[in-house]
Amino acid sequence: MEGAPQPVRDSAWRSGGEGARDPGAVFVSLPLIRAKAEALKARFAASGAAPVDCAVLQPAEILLDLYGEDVRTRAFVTTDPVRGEVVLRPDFTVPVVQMHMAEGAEPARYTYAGEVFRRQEAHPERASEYFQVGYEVFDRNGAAADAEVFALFAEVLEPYGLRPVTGDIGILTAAVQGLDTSAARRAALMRHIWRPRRFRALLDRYSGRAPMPASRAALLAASDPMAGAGPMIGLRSEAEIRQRVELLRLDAEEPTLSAEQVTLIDALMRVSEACPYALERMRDIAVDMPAIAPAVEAYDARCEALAARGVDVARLAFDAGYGRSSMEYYDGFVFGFICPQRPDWPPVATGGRYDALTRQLGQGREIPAVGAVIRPGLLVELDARDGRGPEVGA
Ligand SMILES: N[C@@H](Cc1c[nH]c[nH+]1)C(=O)O
Repeated sequence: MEGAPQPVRDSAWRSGGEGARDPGAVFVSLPLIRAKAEALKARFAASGAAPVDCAVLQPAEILLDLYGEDVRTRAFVTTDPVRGEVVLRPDFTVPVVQMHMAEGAEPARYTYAGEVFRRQEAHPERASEYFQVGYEVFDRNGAAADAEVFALFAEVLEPYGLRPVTGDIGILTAAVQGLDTSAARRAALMRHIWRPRRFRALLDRYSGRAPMPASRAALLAASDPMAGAGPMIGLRSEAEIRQRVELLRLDAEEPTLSAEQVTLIDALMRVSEACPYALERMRDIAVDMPAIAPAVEAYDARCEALAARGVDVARLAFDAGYGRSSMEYYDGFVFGFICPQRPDWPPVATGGRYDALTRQLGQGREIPAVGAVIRPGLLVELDARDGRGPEVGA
């Protein structure tokens, strides 16, 4: 067909596996991916975003902690003789926040395009180096900004037949903060929101559904936990170890979390339906769990803002568990666009709200912020599959 786009030949630079695994391979689709990335960036700039860029090598020490365990353990870290530990940027959001907090006027919108780097031990078939095009909004009107980002991505991605899914980390954290238990237990659950299985195990233990592990029970039963422990070979001093055992002892004396609270939090985690029904379910749960009520009302305001932007909220999926295995800086709205025909792919686009991150990097200042990225490499594959040209949604 004349003028039809060239199909992307099977190459090392492929989506899902956009990264080069075979060092001798030619990156046939790389120019297409770059062109797609630039077109998307131009589209975001036309929506009012200022184009920005950031260095590939970022300081590791302050930045890595902000991503959380998953990305931290997957980052490529290396050493610069002058700057110390540096990391190949695992994303743009953290450096963009840093830049904005240092010099940006508000409100502000930014766009960028470039490669990010993440090791893929668990998914060797996925790319460890791939392109992202992003859009970030720093604006005090939270619900409107959430809706703006989602609606823009929905519009740009419309030709691809992707399935959007939304979630809300703010509702989950409000539920944990509202639990009637010790601050230490709430903090442990907050840390493990990002690791659903460990979160589940903690809940089971705190509620007495699962027994204390035998090794811990034996440790706490001993009159002197250090007796017969052998020589000190680890990094922790004896005093530190004793302090930790004392904390475990205090924790063991905590009353169990009531079955009612566990049932409520379980019900909340299982909410997975179209937005209006999810709202009804969560309002019901909020009657017995008033701590989540403000977050649920914020969710409602966001649904209204989305509808005002023309999003078909009645059919938009909400899954309370969505986003629990992504960036740990998310603390509110989260969303992704998934390719239904490619369950083996990561989401084609992902994003979310990260208000607390601006506080952490703001040196006394903070501003609500939300943003998202698209993977142009995956769009190039879908263009080839569908025989579509490289142009970007209107
Ligand atoms: N930086 C995130 C995507 C994002 C942009 N803005 C907000 N979230 C990622 O790489 O997954």
